Amino acid sequence: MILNGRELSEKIQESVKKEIAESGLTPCLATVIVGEDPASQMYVRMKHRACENVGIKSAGVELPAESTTEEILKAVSELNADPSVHGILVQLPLPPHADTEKVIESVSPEKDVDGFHPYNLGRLFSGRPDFVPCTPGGIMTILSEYGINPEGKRAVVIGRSVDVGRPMAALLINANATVTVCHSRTENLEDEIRNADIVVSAIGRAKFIREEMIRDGAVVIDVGINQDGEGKLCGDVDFENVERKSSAITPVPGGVGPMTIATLMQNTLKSAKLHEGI
Ligand SMILES: Nc1nc(=O)c2c([nH]1)NC[C@@H]1CN(c3ccc(C(=O)N[C@@H](CCC(=O)O)C(=O)O)cc3)C=[N+]21
Repeated sequence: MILNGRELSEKIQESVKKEIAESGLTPCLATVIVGEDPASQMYVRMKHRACENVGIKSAGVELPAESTTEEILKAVSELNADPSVHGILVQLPLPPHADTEKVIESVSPEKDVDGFHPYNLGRLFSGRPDFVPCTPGGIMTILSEYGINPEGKRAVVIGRSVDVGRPMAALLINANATVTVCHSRTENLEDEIRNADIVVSAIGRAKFIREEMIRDGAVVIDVGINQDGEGKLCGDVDFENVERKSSAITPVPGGVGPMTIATLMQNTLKSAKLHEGI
């Protein structure tokens, strides 16, 4: 079974749109982008487009690549103080000279629709999440929508980043899975993957996951954003071959990516409701 993230994202955006129209709220998402990386610019454009589609106002702050950490902090603090802004998203990665942790920690936790602030990560880790990071949150939604319950299952998460691997592991623990987190120093990675009922791959290497690495009937979630030999967008998974052996699999494109955007819309609506006391 192919898990259609594009279709589900559209469905979720429709329901967010309906809820916004009925509530009379005007949620507002502010994005901050530093520099002119074309991939980052494309992602931010996609987020603004989704906002427009569901009835969320969006504001974009664009700072030059050479901005200092202090200048980025100042932009965030103005958005923190602006009562018309409900959600703040600082597009990552920041240029290497900027202090990313400091910037993330400066976003007001009540506006942190990315869920990257240590307060929100702590809430998630304690099993009482407020804002859940959008990519792992979107993955949990796709599992639940397709009736895949992680309870009691062996889940292997490959990658330990703060935006994907770590919150993914926390969400799967909260859903009563037995979770293993693998990374670049893992010994016998293939043995770990072969044991998994659910594999979430955020490695960043094209077609790394091959059919002989996964068990029959595994659920395979591909978070990878890579280019194949011909420069075409592809995931971490050798899709054609792994699909045959899996019971469910997300494609790239059309899988996890659109779910990230759908979850951002849900988080922004949630933030607007919190601010307006609804
Ligand atoms: N503060 C922050 N928050 C993020 O959520 C964040 C970020 N920084 N930095 C970069 C990553 C990446 N990300 C994606 C969102 C949508 C797609 C997506 O919709 N992809 C389409 C394909 C788009 C294409 O054609 O390239 C798909 O998979 O079908 C992918 C990747 C959000 N990120």
